[in-house]
Amino acid sequence: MDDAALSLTSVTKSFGSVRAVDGLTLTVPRGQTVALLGPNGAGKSTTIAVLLGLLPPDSGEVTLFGGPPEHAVRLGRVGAMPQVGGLISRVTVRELLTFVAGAYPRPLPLDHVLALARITELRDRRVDRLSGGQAQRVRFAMAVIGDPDLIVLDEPTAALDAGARRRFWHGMRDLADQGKTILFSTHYLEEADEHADRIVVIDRGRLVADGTSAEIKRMAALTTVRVTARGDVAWLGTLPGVRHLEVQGDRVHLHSSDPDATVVALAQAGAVRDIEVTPADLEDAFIALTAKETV
Ligand SMILES: Nc1ncnc2c1ncn2[C@@H]1O[C@H](COP(=O)(O)OP(=O)(O)OP(=O)(O)O)[C@@H](O)[C@H]1O
Repeated sequence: MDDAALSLTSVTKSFGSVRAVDGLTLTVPRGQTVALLGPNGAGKSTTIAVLLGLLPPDSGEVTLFGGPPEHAVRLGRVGAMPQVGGLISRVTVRELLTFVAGAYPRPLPLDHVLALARITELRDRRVDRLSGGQAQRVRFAMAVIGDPDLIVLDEPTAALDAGARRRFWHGMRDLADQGKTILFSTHYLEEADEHADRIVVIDRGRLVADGTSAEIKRMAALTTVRVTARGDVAWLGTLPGVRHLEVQGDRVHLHSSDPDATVVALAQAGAVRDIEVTPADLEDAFIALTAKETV
């Protein structure tokens, strides 16, 4: 019907007085890899549960491939990896994956999925004897064994060490290259920076930024301008573009949304030395975006 793999329109979901998702609208075209970023409690897991049809929204509309989520799930077009749980104990990895594969119309061969998730050597291990990182890889295998068009991963690398994380993203790149749509939540900003085509930042259930990594950095635009200044430096905080400042000895760090204007104003003031400009990174942008309403 349309090219969207998933679409949320004005979705709201509350738990008692907590509004976990607050009027969220988001469309992801097919083939895109999207990172969902947000601080703890921002509403990422709830958003994922709503879009998978696991939780009904209080209001708003959710569609996957143009239809209700349940429909896409029933057709085997969606694979999901929850943050925790999802593993039946007392069975082996092979038994579990064979069981899950049976729920899909066209599952991938077991050996292929074991290799993709790098759990071939664990195939005869009981699921309740796995380490946290191994269980995480088995959950990933469960998400992809049905060869779904849309893969939704809630903090997929949370329990993985650095090497396992790198291998995980290598496998994900193959899936993205095959045209799969991927939505993942993460707290690792460098993963979003490196592996997502698009980053969606949510805070308190609301969308606060949506764009490429470069766009988000520009949007939050907290370039740091450092200068040497002595005495009363409060006036520096009133210069064009300056959002806030930190004083470290005789160095003043000006966090600016318009570094050009800040630097020109500094030059005109003529009372400062050793100007140094450092572009914002994604972490700066993330902190600025998600801290904005509390300052
Ligand atoms: N089942 C529930 N009952 C009550 N409150 C809930 C429930 N699930 C989530 N919440 C609340 O909704 C808000 C959003 O939670 P959610 O788990 O979606 O955030 P998150 O962005 O995934 O957080 P984290 O990064 O910590 O995993 C939080 O305030 C949380 O306490």
